[in-house]
Amino acid sequence: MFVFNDVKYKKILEIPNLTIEPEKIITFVGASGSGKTTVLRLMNKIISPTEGSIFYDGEDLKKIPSIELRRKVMMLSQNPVMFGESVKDSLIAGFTFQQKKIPDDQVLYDMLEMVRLKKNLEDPVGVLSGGEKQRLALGRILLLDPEVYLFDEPSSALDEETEEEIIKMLADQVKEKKKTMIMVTHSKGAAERYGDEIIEMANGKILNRRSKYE
Ligand SMILES: Nc1ncnc2c1ncn2[C@@H]1O[C@H](COP(=O)(O)OP(=O)(O)OP(=O)(O)O)[C@@H](O)[C@H]1O
Repeated sequence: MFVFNDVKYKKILEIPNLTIEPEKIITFVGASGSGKTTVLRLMNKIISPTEGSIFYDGEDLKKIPSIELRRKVMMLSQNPVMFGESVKDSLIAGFTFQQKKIPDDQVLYDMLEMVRLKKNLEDPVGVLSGGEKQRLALGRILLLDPEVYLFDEPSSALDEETEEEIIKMLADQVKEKKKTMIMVTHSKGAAERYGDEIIEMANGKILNRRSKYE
C-alpha cells in the first residue's frame, strides 16, 4: 500500500525502505522528536521527501494530486481544525466540501456517541476543549470512511480510560471495514495491544519493527 524508497526529509528523517501492507494496524512509537509525525505528514503529502520516493498503491505520491490522495488517506492531526459554527458544521465539513449528501442527524448523533462526545449538534464548536475537538475531528473522518487512517496521537488530550476506549473503538472499526490504520501513540500499551506491527523510531530512523504474530 505504502512503500518508502530511500526517503530522506531534510536532516530529520531517513527511511531507506518501509512497506506498509493494507488492512493492517501499524503503530509508531518512540521518543518525542524522533520523527513519528513527520512520517505521517509525508504519507499525507503535507510535506514531500527531499530525497527518494513514496508510493501509494504503486503510484508515486509526486504524481498523485494532494486532494485525490487525501480522499483515500486521511490524517487526524494533534490540533485539528474546526469548521463553521456548530458541532454539526464541523462534523459534516467533509461532505460539504465534497458536495456529497449529508447524513441524517441520527447518523451524526450515533457518531458523536461512538467518539464519546456528549454534545448536541447545534452546540457551538468554539467552546470545545482540545480533547473534544479531537474527538469531533475523529468523528468527521470516520464518517468519510477513507481507505487509510493516519492518526497522530488520537488520544493525546484524553484521560487514560477514554483513551483506551477510543483506540479500541478505532481498531474495531478499522478491522471490521477492512481498512488500514497507521497510528502514532505515546502509549506503548496501546501500541502493543492494537498494532499488528509496532515500529519504533529514534533520531529520525526506524530502530525496530516487530510483528505481533512473530
Ligand atoms: N519542517 C521542519 N523543519 C525542520 N525541523 C522539523 C520540521 N518538522 C519537524 N522538525 C523537527 O524534526 C524532529 C521530528 O519531529 P516530529 O514531529 O516528527 O517528531 P515526533 O516523533 O512526532 O515527536 P512528538 O512525539 O513530540 O510529537 C523534531 O526535532 C522537530 O523539531
